[in-house]
Amino acid sequence: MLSRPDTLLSVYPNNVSDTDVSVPRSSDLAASNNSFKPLYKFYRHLSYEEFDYLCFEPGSKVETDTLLDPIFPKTYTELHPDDLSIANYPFTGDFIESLRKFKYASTSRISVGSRSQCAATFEEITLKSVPGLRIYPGILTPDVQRQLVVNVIEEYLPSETHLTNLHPSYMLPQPFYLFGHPRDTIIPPSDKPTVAAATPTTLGSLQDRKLRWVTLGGQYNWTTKKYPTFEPHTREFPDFPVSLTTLLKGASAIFRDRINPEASIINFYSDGDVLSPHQDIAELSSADLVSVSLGCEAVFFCGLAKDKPPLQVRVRSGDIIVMGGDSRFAWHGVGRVWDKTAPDHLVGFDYCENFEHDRIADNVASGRKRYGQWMLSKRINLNVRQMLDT
Ligand SMILES: O=C(O)CCC(=O)C(=O)O
Ligand SMILES: [Fe+2]
Repeated sequence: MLSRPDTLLSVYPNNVSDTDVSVPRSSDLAASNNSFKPLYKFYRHLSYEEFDYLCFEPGSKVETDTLLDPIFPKTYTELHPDDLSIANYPFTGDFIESLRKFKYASTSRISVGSRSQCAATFEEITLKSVPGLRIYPGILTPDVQRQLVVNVIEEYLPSETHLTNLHPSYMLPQPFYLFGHPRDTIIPPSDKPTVAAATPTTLGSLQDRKLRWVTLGGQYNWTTKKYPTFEPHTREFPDFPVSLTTLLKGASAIFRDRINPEASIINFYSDGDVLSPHQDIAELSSADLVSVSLGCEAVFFCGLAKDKPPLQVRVRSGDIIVMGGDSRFAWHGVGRVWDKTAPDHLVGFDYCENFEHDRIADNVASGRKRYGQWMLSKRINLNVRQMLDT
C-alpha cells in the first residue's frame, strides 16, 4: 500500500517559478528512475488521429499494454452489459488483463446548480494495476457538463476569495469575469507584485493560455506548498462552493460518501499542455480525491511507483476519476491535451439562450457567446479534495 509520505510538502514543482505563469505546475523527477518520462516524450509528438488509432489498435505502434480507453469497443465485445445491475465482469482482453468493469443501475441524482439529471446507469472501471483508482466514463450528462463550465466562468473564477495563478502578477478586473470585457482589454501588472513584475497583457491572452488554475475552498499556497491552517468559514478560507458540493453529494452513491469536499484545484489546459508527474500529498486526509474532466481529451497517467510505466487512461469530457484507497497518493500526471476534441454539446451550444440571465450583468451575458468557441481548445479539470482529517 502506498501511504502518504511523512512530509506535508507537496512534491509539486520545485522547478516552477511564480513568474512563469504560463507554464503548468511540474515536478522534476530524476531521469534515471522516472518511467513516466518516455511517455511524455512519446505523446508530445502524437497527433490526435494517431492517439485515436492507438486506442483501437493497441500494440500497433508502440508497446502500450497499459493504455486504457474506457469506452474501447473491445471491452464491450467481451461483455454482455444488457440490463444488468450490479454486475461485475472480469475482463479477459489481451491488453489489460486486470480490467474489471462494473455496470449497475442507480437512482442517484447528479445535479449542479439549476441543472439536474438522473444518471440511470453508469459504469465503474477498476484496475488491479492501480488498486483504488475508479473510472466513471461519461458519467456527467451534457447538461451537467455545460452547467459546470458556466459555474467555473461565472461563479468560481469571479469570486474574490479564489486565487488564480494570475493574481501575483496582474491586476485583474474585479470581479474577474473571463469574458466580461472585450478581448483586447488591457490587463495591467499588479501594483503589489509578489513575484517579478509582469508586463501588461490582454484579457484575450488570459483566456488563450495564461489562465492556468483557480483554487476553491482551502486556498493551497503554491509558494509555501501548504494549505492554510486556520478554520473554515473565515474570509481567508472561503467556503467550498455549494454547487460543486451538491454535485459530489448527489453522486454519493458513486463516491460512497468518502469525501468531504473542502478544496479544489481547477486546471485549464490548452493544446499540447501537460502536467508533470506528482503526488497530491498536501492534504491531511486520505479521503478520496475526485477528478472531473470537461472539454478536450487528454491522456492521464497514474501509477503507484514512479519507476514503473504508469497506466495511461484516455479521458474525455464528462468522465470522473476517483483516486481512492491505495491510489490516493499515487503518482499521476497529464501526458498531453489535444485541442478540437471537445464534444459538440459544449462547443456547438448556445450558452446565451439556455441559461437564465437574471443574475448576471449584460456584459457577462454577451460574453457567453464565446464560451463554446473557448471550449473548442480547452480542457478543464476540477479535482476536489478533503484537506482535513475528520
Ligand atoms: O488534469 C488532471 O486530470 C489532473 C490534475 C491534477 O493531478 C492536479 O491538479 O493535481
Ligand atoms: Fe494531482
